[in-house]
Amino acid sequence: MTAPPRLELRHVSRRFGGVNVVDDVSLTIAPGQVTCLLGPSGCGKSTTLRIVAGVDRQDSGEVRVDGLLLSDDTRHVPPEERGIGLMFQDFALFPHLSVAENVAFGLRGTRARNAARVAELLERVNLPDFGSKYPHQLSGGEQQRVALARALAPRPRIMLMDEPFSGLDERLRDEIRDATLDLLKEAGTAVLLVTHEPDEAMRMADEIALMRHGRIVQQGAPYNIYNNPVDRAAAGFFSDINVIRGRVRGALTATPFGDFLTPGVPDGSEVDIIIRPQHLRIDFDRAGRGPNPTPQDGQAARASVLRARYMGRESLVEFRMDHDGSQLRATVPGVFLPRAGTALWLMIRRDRCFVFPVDRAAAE
Ligand SMILES: Nc1ncnc2c1ncn2[C@@H]1O[C@H](COP(=O)(O)OP(=O)(O)OP(=O)(O)O)[C@@H](O)[C@H]1O
Repeated sequence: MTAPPRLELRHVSRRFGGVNVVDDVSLTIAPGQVTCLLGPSGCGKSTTLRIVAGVDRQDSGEVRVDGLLLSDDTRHVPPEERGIGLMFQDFALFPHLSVAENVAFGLRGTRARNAARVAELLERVNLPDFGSKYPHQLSGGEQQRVALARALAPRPRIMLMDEPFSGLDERLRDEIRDATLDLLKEAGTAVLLVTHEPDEAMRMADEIALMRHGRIVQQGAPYNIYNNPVDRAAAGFFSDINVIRGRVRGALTATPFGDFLTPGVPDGSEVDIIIRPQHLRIDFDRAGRGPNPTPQDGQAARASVLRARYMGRESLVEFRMDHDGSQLRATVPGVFLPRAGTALWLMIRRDRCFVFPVDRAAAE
């Protein structure tokens, strides 16, 4: 028999004022796995986390750890008996305790054993000589690392993290994020991390659960979620997108780039063909002619540059399509700043396009 997942949520729902803030959420996390709940503000991420921590109660559904029931609509193991580590943005260290005392706070062993564990963890978060300092003597990043050491000290089987790095500047954030991930993986801790930043989820997660209006709308490895989004909103959550809208005629949709095969969509209905700006290719105008069509890119389309902006690592070029006046954006690595009005040719990587029927109800 295979071992049960470390953490399992089964059909968990929570209502506030008649609204399903968490709506039938199910997920499993294996030891050493990091799952990110990702979604816009108010979609129910923190409420899900609070239910797992035991500081809130679901109206229905189950939370299990290693197969054992922690809570359902009648049973509720209190938070302090769940063996779950917490690391939240407002991680507040105890100001009257030294760094070492903060880290030792949740430990139950002998004094000598605890001291060894505290020393080991402070070493791991790169603060070996900080044990006797007090929180007010530390920078924000140092405090955060102490909080991490404190959360990890009792070797929790599960760690819940709610936007844990959002108070830090970017460079420090990357550093602490990587150190945290190493430590959690090493300890085999199952992690449920809440974030509204796609970059953070892509960087941290083994699996992303994309949430909207209390529901998980898509779940999978970052690569799959990014490259195979379930709908237009899921595609747009991860990057800027271009949307080419067309109407289906005989399983084909006409675009500035020629006809697209759009099978399975009823004749006469509208579709959105979505392409990320980095998957547009640019070619030069050869006296009014563009590059030859290729099986991968299809037909090229002529466009004029509206504006081009240097973004550091890449340049963003906005175009107006000759075909129908629609506007598209392309990003190209490095410096490429054509003047407004320049005629260029665009091609789209057809294998990188996503086609979705237009959902009028969702669009309004
Ligand atoms: N105790 C509560 N009473 C009433 N409504 C609540 C309560 N807690 C949360 N909500 C509502 O539930 C919804 C989801 O809140 P939640 O904090 O889970 O969202 P979130 O996805 O974590 O958002 P954010 O990223 O902004 O923290 C929100 O509309 C919020 O106002």
